[in-house]
Amino acid sequence: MALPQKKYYRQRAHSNPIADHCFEYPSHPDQYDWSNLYPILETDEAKEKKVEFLDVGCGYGGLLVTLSPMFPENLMLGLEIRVKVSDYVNDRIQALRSQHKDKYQNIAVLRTNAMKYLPNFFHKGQLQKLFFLYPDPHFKKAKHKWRIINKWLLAEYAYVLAEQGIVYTITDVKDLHEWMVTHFEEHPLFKRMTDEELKYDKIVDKLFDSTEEGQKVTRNNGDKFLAVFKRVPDEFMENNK
Ligand SMILES: C[S@@+](CC[C@H](N)C(=O)[O-])C[C@H]1O[C@@H](n2cnc3c(N)ncnc32)[C@H](O)[C@@H]1O
Repeated sequence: MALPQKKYYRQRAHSNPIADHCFEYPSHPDQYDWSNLYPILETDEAKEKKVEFLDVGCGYGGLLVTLSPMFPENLMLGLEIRVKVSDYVNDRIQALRSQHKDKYQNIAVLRTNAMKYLPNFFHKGQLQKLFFLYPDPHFKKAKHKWRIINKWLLAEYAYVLAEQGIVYTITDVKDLHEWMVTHFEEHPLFKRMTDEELKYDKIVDKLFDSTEEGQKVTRNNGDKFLAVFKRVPDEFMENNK
């Protein structure tokens, strides 16, 4: 099977995340048939596995494809709201699986609205890593409520993340970077990680150029602002602020 070509999967840049699209979603994470996305879940060795890495707004899937061989034991999922873009990622993964025997079994994409249905898909504390790479900036003040980082959604991200789980953010838009940092720092369940703490994290390097948007920013000589946060254990919440 050949790799898909992006030119056949183009779609408008923005999809309104507040509008009511018709998405199917389970009423509980256990009611979703995850083996459709990850056929390895039908094997005895893997049947207990759950998604641990989540790429929110995964676009064309570059991060998943990069991380897949680095963390072959972890299931990773991309969430993408745009239908053609999620179709592209799915076709890309199927082609990679067909070209590389036993590889890329740990990545998949789901078309959904990440701003609405996270607790339907994930248990409390299930995720180890959450990625927001080059999220839509929604520059106008009236559209700030569309931003994927806001104080209401941070409570949901804290819910699905494991204690000590990590949130990675990167953007080329300084104002959005400052917005994300302010929101995470004001939230009692998140703490920004220092450069020293990130020195040995092999994922950090991959955040700059693995994704299609990151590569576009590089081509345009844009800036890149990184901020990484740790999910504070519930019992330390009081001491955090
Ligand atoms: C600027 S692109 C960045 C894509 C990718 N992370 C990258 O770095 O190439 C933002 C992506 O987030 C998706 N997106 C926006 N809001 C979303 C939502 N509520 N749920 C799922 N995906 C969303 C968009 O469709 C778009 O593909």
